Amino acid sequence: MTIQKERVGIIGSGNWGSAVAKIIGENVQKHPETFEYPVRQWVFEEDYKGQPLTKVINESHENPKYLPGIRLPNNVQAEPDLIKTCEDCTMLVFVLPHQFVRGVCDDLQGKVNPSVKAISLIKGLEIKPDQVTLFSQEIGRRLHLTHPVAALSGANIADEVAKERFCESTIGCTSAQAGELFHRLFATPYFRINVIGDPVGVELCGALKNVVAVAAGISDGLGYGDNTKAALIRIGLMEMRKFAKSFFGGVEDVTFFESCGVADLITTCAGGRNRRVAEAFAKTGKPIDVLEKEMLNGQKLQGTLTAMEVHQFLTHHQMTKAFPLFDAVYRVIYEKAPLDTIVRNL
Ligand SMILES: NC(=O)C1=CN([C@@H]2O[C@H](COP(=O)(O)OP(=O)(O)OC[C@H]3O[C@@H](n4cnc5c(N)ncnc54)[C@H](O)[C@@H]3O)[C@@H](O)[C@H]2O)C=CC1
Ligand SMILES: O=C(CO)COP(=O)(O)O
Repeated sequence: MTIQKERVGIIGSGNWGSAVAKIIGENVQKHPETFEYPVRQWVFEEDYKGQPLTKVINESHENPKYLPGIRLPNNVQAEPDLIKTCEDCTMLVFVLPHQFVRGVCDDLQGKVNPSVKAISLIKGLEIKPDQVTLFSQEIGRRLHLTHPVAALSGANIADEVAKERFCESTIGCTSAQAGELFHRLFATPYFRINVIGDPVGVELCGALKNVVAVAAGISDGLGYGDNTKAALIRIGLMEMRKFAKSFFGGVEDVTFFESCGVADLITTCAGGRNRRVAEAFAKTGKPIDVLEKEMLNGQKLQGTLTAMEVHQFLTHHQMTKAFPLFDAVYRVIYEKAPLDTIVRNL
């Protein structure tokens, strides 16, 4: 009897997408009994110094735009065609800035094998004013997948992970079998994974901590110091938990003690892009989109957009007052409220 090996596709190739491609490429080589050797990675094609980025990646085995200085394994193949990337895949890893997921799902409709095992590394939420959905659920629904989509999230600043500095991450997955397979795909001695049965909690933590990171950055920009930042982290954690409990069933308190919870809050409020750009916003008063372009070289912020989306949703449900930190971040970024609003109404 021949056992069918897993063919893995990665959708996304930014800063985290590239760091994760390194891990996946290496683990696929380490487990030839489980995975097929080539790993296709969809790259949103762009010009890099006069050449297509996919060509540069495939020739140099490096993504010099989004993860410079890190060698990608030879089996990772950059592919500009989204549909071709997913062709014949039995496992798909979604790792995109959340603002692009809708477009990608539109393009993939009817083109993905419904029995594919998928996992979302996206930190964001799909919000319509009256409704909040997880991207794992949205991907599963839009692509008619038969298995629930898992989630991976943790205290994982991409550049540090790519340099193999020890950290932890959390996979939320309701199937023990799929959890084992995803563990095999992602775990390394420097990227330690805990698989838990609360995918909803894992994903919510990853999305909402970005709003708290914006508050931390504003606080840094004002020079408020470490005590204030610790207070914002604690209050932010409580609002994340309240949001999860108010709008989703079954989220477990212990999830907030995993890497995806408190650990990610700490790292993101210390070293993340949302924090950094929010600090610059507080110091310069320049618009966020201008700072994003100036400071991130094509990488994308998630926290400011999530703050707006969460605000729309909370406004619809007349619950902004129950989330004073989330509300303050929205008002400072989008309504020109004074910067110290982030501590004034807590
Ligand atoms: N960078 C990090 O340290 C970490 C990021 N994450 C999360 O992973 C997700 C992906 O983040 P990154 O890989 O860092 O992305 P990124 O922030 O580096 O974003 C750039 C990516 O967006 C792509 N892009 C630009 N325009 C596009 C379009 N119209 N359609 C599709 N793609 C387009 C670019 O080609 C590039 O691959 C986000 O939700 C982020 O919060 C999670 C953990 C760590
Ligand atoms: O999610 C992250 C670390 O776990 C990265 O956060 P930023 O997007 O703010 O850099």
